[in-house]
Amino acid sequence: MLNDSPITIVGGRQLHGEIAINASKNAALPVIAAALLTAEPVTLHGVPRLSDVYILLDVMAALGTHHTWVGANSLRLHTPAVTCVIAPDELVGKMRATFLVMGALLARQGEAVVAPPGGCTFSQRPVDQHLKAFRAMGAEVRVDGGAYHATLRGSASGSVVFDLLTVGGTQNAMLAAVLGDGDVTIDNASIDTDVMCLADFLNSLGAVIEGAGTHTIRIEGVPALRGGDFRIIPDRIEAGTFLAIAAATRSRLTLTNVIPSHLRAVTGKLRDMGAVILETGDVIMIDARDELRAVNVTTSEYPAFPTDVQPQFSALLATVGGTSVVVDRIYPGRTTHVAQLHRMGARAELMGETQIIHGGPLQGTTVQATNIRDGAALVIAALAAEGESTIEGTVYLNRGYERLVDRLRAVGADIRQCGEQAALPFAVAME
Ligand SMILES: CC(=O)N[C@H]1[C@@H](OP(=O)(O)OP(=O)(O)OC[C@H]2O[C@@H](n3ccc(=O)[nH]c3=O)[C@H](O)[C@@H]2O)O[C@H](CO)[C@@H](O)[C@@H]1O
Ligand SMILES: C=C(OP(=O)(O)O)C(=O)O
Repeated sequence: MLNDSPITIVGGRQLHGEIAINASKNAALPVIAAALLTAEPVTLHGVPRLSDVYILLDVMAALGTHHTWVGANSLRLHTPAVTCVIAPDELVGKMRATFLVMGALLARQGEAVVAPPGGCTFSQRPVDQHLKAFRAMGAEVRVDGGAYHATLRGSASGSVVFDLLTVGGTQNAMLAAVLGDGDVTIDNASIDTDVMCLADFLNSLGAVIEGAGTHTIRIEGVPALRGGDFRIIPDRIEAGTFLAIAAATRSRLTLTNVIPSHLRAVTGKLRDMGAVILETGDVIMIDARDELRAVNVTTSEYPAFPTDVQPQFSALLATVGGTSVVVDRIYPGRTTHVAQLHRMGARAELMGETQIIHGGPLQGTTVQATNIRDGAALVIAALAAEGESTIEGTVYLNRGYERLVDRLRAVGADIRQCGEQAALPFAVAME
């Protein structure tokens, strides 16, 4: 369905024009999982056509959710009854966000069996905080046959205090807490945009969640959620990737369908580098045609610089004269792109897990993506490099970037893919 063939790019071309940013993958996935909570149909607008979305839909189909695409990016979900509380291991093992069905199943059925999730493996990614939250609100959790078995008698209630800021942990706790007649307080909650999006969705169905976007979230259980319509927020990570593309190719690009306040850490860093950024409403214009300066980047939890844009910025900084230091405090081991950038002539070293990047010209060659954002970093490096590059492992790009080849070509990139992007299925009825 999605084209996994290698992508070939002839670099060194300046780009120009407008790119419409898609809705956020990482905001859409928890909202899709949340559809397990209600027996009424929900229609989501702006759902990106990505492999992660398809995998989560497969997991939910096994649990009782019917889905229908009712437009290019509109998805109707209906879970009249949960028919199974065991998430299929082989699908859960494919990506991280599948673990979010655990909170929703616990809330709706009082029982869930979910294996440890898969996903990008650039660092240890435990789920201890998710399990701690379920236990703090009254669930029993045990490990059996390689999967977590959780049961909740009565309603979720109690106080959850996370040891660290976790986006998925906060979302899973919210999902587990919304139904019933108990109250749950979550302290040291993530204030990530994707947590706020999930709270907005749940509240639109009748949940009572206060404080999302602050470090204390209070949830008052309700007997049931209704159905409804909801639009997913724009993807700040996709926008950050296109901003890095504009800067690496020393181009002027206009991004539409963005929320500029979600991107302040990224646009601030680009301004520090010397790029001109103009923001009006839901539009960001970047002009990076003048000389850029090296900067240091340290990732941290939202609203700080996002880990999911770190590899892309490392690729950008590899094209900028001077020395930049890049540290990822969320996933210190998220450095798989460095060896591939080396193959393109980048003078980037790892001192422990700190990237020291001495920017300069890059040369095209064949490189291999091993995860979603190192793939994006390699596209950026290839667009900036002299000559032709081939990027293998595009299966990872299909996790996070819808119609990337077409959209880059539309702004002047010399980019092609064997077989090109297959036409997307439209209105595939599953109900
Ligand atoms: C599908 C999705 O939305 N994925 C995003 C989500 O992942 P995800 O929700 O998995 O990331 P978390 O915010 O939970 O992880 C933050 C940090 O906490 C640690 N941790 C997390 C949970 C836990 O139980 N124990 C624990 O130690 C993680 O290893 C990591 O170092 O947020 C990350 C951080 O912005 C992003 O990189 C991912 O793209
Ligand atoms: C790491 C990412 O996703 P996941 O958490 O699903 O692995 C990402 O979107 O960059």
